[in-house]
Amino acid sequence: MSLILENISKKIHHHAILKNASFELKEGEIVGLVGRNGAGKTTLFRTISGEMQADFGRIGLDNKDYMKTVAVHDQLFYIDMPDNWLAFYTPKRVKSILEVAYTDFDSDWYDDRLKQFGLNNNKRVQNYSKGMKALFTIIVSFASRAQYVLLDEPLDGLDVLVRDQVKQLIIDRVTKNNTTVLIASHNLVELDTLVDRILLLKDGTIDRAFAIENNKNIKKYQLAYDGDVMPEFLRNNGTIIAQVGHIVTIVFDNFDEDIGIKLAGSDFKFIEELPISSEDIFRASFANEVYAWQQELGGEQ
Ligand SMILES: Nc1ncnc2c1ncn2[C@@H]1O[C@H](COP(=O)(O)OP(=O)(O)OP(=O)(O)O)[C@@H](O)[C@H]1O
Repeated sequence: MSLILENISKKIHHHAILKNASFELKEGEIVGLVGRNGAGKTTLFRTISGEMQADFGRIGLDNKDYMKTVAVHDQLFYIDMPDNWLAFYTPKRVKSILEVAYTDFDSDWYDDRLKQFGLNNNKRVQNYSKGMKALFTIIVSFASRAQYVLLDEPLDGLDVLVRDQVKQLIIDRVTKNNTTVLIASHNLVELDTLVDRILLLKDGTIDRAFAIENNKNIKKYQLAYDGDVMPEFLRNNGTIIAQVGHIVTIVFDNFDEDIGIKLAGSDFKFIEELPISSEDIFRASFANEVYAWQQELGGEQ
């Protein structure tokens, strides 16, 4: 059982937003989707869900062509909040509509979660606060009992305590129902605590897929260099995350023996390896942009 995207391409107003985006989601996985603002994450979600039509490519859901097989449409859930028709209704009405479309809709679980999070069943969703809308989106998504749930910035607008409960709720649904969840988010720190792996959308395509624990060739160091000038090989091989005087925090995207030997040389007063995070990998994936800004800022001083 899997959701497979093959070479999904989409132009909007003649601009290529998605270019041969391909990946596979397996049963029971929680996967993050990250990318810069405007990279095309929401467009990808809209295209997967059929809200937008791909110009090219195929979406396979459990060996069936998702676009052409209406019978499997209740296996995937995505709502584009707040621009979604659901927002015009009360949760009570939403339930009565979705019970028809999603044959396994879990009404009891839905009612219990609305009560748990204090969401008014008789108030239109559009009149909820931003955080309440986000909560409602998560509750309705999992109540659908769809195998594949797509969540766009699900933790956006939630306070810390609610965020913890929501993360627990997502993990609970995946554990109990083996649901597959794809989460688009800019909050990489939160993603690191939730997902099995992360897909990076860059230049319209899935540029890389990574899991924090399987990244032997990505390393992060804090070091202090001797002498007045930063050794050139640092800039040439790594992304400088922070610099205070001669103390540098750097991520090497393709760490190898050569870099290791140079770091062990006498150019440095101290050197310490630090744990890597998705934010580090994200920055390293945009090393050129990071360097260009640093140059620009340096020029302004
Ligand atoms: N309906 C539309 N009409 C015109 N351009 C659009 C439309 N929808 C998306 N775009 C463009 O497609 C690109 C990708 O937008 P999208 O919302 O998918 O990015 P995103 O990765 O979700 O961004 P963000 O992280 O900022 O939410 C942007 O340049 C956006 O302006």
